[in-house]
Amino acid sequence: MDRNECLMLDGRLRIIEAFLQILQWGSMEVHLLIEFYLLKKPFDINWQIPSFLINFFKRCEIMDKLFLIGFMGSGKSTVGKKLSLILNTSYIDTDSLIEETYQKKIPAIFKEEGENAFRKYETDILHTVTAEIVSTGGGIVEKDENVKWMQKNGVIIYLQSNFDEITTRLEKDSFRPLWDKSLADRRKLYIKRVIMYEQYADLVIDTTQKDIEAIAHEIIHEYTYNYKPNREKYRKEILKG
Ligand SMILES: Nc1ncnc2c1ncn2[C@@H]1O[C@H](COP(=O)(O)OP(=O)(O)OP(=O)(O)O)[C@@H](O)[C@H]1O
Ligand SMILES: O=C(O)C1=C[C@@H](O)[C@@H](O)[C@H](O)C1
Ligand SMILES: [Mg+2]
Repeated sequence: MDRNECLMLDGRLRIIEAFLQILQWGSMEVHLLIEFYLLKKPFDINWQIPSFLINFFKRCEIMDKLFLIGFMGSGKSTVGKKLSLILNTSYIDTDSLIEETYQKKIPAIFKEEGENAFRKYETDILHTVTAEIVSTGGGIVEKDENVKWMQKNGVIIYLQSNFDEITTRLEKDSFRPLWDKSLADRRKLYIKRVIMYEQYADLVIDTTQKDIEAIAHEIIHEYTYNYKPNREKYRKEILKG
């Protein structure tokens, strides 16, 4: 789709939205449509507007990449995988990709090369991801350039969990070098990180006492209803050609 075609469609979309608002019944239907699109379910309501909008979303690639951030054990990998199955979209976990690419387990990278080397790998890998759903490592927010990259390329979703629940979830874990510490150090890291996740999140999902499937559906719901796509961002991208 060329730039003019896209801008023209964007203009038409705005007019339709304004029209729907005047009628005061539009927002629900439009949201419904977006949710249907995200779920990639066939939908058989006989509407002209939805099919037109579906094409618009698809052709302008308006669905963002979803980056899951959060502390170790918040469920980024587990929920990310589930989300990609529900949405039938591509998925990648940056930690797994690091291990595959460098042919080394994360604890071994930390032990033999140090945390700085791991952080460099993490940044390099993040810049290569093409999947639509991305589970990141708990420390992805440690580097500004990672955050900027995620902000530019998608939506940042913070999976929130309290310290006690994380502790329960990771009770038997020995694969996370930064969790393999004293209680005081774990807490210190948690407090430091939580501030960063909150600061950078476009959406926050509380995962406490919720199962994986419920969390995945909540993400879809929040993204659909409570996240406003930054159309200006897309317009700029389109204008760049
Ligand atoms: N909502 C949940 N309820 C119960 N258990 C959970 C939940 N989310 C994750 N877990 C469990 O916690 C453990 C860690 O989850 P997961 O590996 O998805 O975390 P993560 O956020 O990817 O951590 P890391 O930052 O280290 O990659 C797993 O055993 C997983 O099954
Ligand atoms: O919180 C962190 O810094 C980390 C979390 C894991 O996902 C891994 O990326 C690694 O163990 C470091
Ligand atoms: Mg993970």
